[in-house]
Amino acid sequence: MIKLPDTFIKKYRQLMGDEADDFLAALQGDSYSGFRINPLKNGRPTQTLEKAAGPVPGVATGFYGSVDGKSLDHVTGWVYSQEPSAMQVGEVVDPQPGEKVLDLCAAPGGKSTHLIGKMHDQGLLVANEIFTKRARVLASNLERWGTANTVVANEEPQKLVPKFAGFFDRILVDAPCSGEGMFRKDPQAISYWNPDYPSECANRQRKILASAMQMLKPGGVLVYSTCTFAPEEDEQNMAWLLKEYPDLRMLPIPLVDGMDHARPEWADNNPELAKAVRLFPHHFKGEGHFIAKLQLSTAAATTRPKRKKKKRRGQEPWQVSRDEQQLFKQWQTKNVPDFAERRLVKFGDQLYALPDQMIDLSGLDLISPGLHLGTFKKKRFEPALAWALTLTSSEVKRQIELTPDQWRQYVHGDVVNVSDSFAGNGWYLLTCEGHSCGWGKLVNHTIKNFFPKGLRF
Ligand SMILES: C[S@@+](CC[C@H](N)C(=O)[O-])C[C@H]1O[C@@H](n2cnc3c(N)ncnc32)[C@H](O)[C@@H]1O
Repeated sequence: MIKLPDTFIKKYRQLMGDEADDFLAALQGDSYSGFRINPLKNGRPTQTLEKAAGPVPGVATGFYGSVDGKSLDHVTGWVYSQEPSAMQVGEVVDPQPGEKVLDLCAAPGGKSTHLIGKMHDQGLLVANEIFTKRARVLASNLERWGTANTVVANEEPQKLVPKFAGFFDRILVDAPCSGEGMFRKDPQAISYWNPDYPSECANRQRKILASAMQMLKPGGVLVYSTCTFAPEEDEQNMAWLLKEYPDLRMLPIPLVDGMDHARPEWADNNPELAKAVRLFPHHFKGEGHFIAKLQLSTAAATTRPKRKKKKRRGQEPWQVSRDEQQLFKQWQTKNVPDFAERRLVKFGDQLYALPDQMIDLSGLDLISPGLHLGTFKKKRFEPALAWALTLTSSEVKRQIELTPDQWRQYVHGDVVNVSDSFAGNGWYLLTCEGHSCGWGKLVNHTIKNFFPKGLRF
């Protein structure tokens, strides 16, 4: 059983009154894990879903249960492991296909994967993370999820503002917080906690919110969430936000089984605050969250984006040369014939397709500007895993279905032997149980392995 700090217990005894015993007992009980299935992917349901312990209320794609990190389901991005109360956030954001959405504090990607799934991968998702290492994990989780219309940025929130002033239809601020809702899942979180920590976090959250507000378009929706119970970071920050930005109003969030209204009396008694919701572990089978949804008035004045600098003459660093374009086109026509035309850009020797809703990305620190298509290698083009993970077998000319044993050889990095002759030598999309898993190059009866070395296990 975890040991909660005495000052924490005292604080919540005062705040929760009659409910305190149940709340504190739940915090010292077992944690719940869950996963979401990926609406962007085909493939047959496999073991993860068979072992699920029932649906998560309010989340059509959410289930209780755990994910094996070495399973086909995980490695092909068919499922994403996410604790059940965190899943409610994507549902509250409720982004629509075609919208421009920002996930400002996005790593490791639980909410981003949820958002782009709900958008049917149409529109634009900018998933941003301030810390580079975490931003790389975010990019790799999104790559597995199989999205073409996501940009992964690695910026401080304020640095995004000149590029995206008044731009987004929806913004999620899933703020760095004191993490009280993580105590029972990750007892180490307790060691960071002290009575002043929530106020310190609240100050940082206000700065992030101020940046977010500059990027929201009139009529746009802002969702703010934390995985902490601290009123300083939850109701009190929302009370601050409403005072600071009179053009913002709270939107009601329909209560899902086990959700509570937020507590205006823990802030300035503004009854509007009750429209936000709380997930307490003694009421909802999850770790705990606070979620608020707000809308900016359509009449609100917004900051204008800074004027673009004049274009430099000559070749842009991201430009794809004519020869490279031809090389790619040849490969694509032969292997993925119906690939829709998109603007192509190059990062070093890596080829990317920009999202449908093109934006000017110059000057931003990016981990990924869109869909990673592949690599130029001397006089040839080699397709990337990321691209394979967005495709279904009906979109490629040639496909080989691997047995589960062959798939294990493939992810281990081995050459896979096949007995059938298939449609001749060349590139094939490899699938297993109908899940796209990567590329292979057939040479006679063996599949040369192109599963990235860093991901093999
Ligand atoms: C609660 S986590 C986000 C979890 C993520 N949304 C998900 O669902 O997987 C908060 C994130 O904010 C990042 N962060 C920390 N300090 C920040 C700051 N000053 N501005 C923006 N993000 C920050 C953290 O690195 C962390 O990845």
